[in-house]
Amino acid sequence: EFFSSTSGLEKLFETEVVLLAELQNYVNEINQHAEALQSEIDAIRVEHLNAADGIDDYLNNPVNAFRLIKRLHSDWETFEGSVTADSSRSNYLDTMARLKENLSFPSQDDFVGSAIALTRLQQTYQLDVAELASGILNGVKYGTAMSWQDCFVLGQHLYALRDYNHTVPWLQQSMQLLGEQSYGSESASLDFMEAVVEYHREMGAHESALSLVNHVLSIEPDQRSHLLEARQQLEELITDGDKNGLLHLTARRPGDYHESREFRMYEQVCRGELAPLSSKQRSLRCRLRKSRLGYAPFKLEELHLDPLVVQLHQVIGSNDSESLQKTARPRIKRSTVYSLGGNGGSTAAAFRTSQGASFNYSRNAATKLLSHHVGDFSGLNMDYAEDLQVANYGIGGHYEPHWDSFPENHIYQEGDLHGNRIATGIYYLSDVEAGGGTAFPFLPLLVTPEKGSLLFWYNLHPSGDQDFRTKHAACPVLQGSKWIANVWIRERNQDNVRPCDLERGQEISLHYRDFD
Ligand SMILES: O=C(O)CCC(=O)C(=O)O
Ligand SMILES: [Fe+2]
Repeated sequence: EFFSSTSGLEKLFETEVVLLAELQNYVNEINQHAEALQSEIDAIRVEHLNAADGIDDYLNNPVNAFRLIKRLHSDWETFEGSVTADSSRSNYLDTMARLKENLSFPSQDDFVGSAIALTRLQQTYQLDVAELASGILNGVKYGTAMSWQDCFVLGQHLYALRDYNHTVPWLQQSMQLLGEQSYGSESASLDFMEAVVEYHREMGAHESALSLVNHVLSIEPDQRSHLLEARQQLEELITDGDKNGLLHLTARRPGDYHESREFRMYEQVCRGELAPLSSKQRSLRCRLRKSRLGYAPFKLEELHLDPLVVQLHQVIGSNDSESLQKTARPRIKRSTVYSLGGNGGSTAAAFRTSQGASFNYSRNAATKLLSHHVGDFSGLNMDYAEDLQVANYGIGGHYEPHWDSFPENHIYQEGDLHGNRIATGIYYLSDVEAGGGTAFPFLPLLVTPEKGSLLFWYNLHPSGDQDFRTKHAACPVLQGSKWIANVWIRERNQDNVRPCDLERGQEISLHYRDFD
């Protein structure tokens, strides 16, 4: 699987580089061959030019007569032979067959995943389709523009996925771009537009269908008069406020988490529209905290007080971040989550698209350092931490709101006696150009990834009960590649730092368990 991480996409890019070089090879070979044949043609043409003044005169010359006979007797066979012997085509096809076995190619899942990732970005960041298609993200031009065909294929794909709400704007965009092309008024293009009118009608996007019909009629009013009836029908449907069609059937999906108030809040936090009250922000402090292991003091910034969420800046150096990425790169695969039902199994899920790999902290100097710093700063016992988990998110990569702590009915794997996840540390191993923040919808807090910094919070109340306010998520990456390293520390033997409180703390946070 390639779409869910940037390093996966790099493999695909390499594939394209190789394919392009092969195709270029083939084109060079056929060009060479064509040039050789062209010079033969030119030579014979010169002869014919000489004959143009008078064929009889020309043929009366015995040398000319001999040369004509010789050409037809043997040269033409040579040309045929040369065409037959040209192996460039079969060489190319053979090479391609071989390459296909060894190179990385995207699967159908990649295709679907990348289309969904694009609409996720569109939805989360409320992006304008026209801007997105022209390569602009939040006002900044990053990519190359999409062609009308790109937009059409994406629209068609979303249709197949029954995401009709997103289908319509992409088909609209595609038709808009097609209309702007010089060949947009050619008959073939108009036929195509007529076909797209049918899509819109089926979905119940009557306005879009009507404007497309009007566009076609304005270019070929006489040839396309059969559309007049469709125009009238559409006009009537619009006047009647008709809400039939796939679009309206599926617009509301009651019970869908993505339609919930909580999810809307999460999206607002990702966009930066929802943030902590300024009265709360005023009491937040930055301070230096001494390292007990003799490292430089921690630059601690409070982001939230209750529950406590802090970000420590410049904890590890750029070289450490990069060496961790490098260690993980060959090992990462699609991240899984504990599957629902608590049977201890893990599955890949659409709500988490990233790739990850686990490492024992003893693996190398950099992984040891990560553990030391978290233990040093928090005072927590790192003997009961889970293995380090390094993850990479590609474009559109995200992780929907969740708790890191396990629910009360969680069944721990055999031999796992270390208790719940008392705290989470997230090392950001990269900056992210746009999007990709860590969002806490209930606080409501957005943390910007900053290379080398460490985000830390407690997932449990001192009583050991889950603190439901700590629900958090990874917002979709809009531009760039996001690398993190997750540190999960378990409850066992942490009493020195977090004495167990017998009073159940859950009352304050229970409200956030079933928020909607
Ligand atoms: O990537 C992030 O910002 C959050 C990741 C996360 O919450 C997790 O992996 O559990
Ligand atoms: Fe998490």
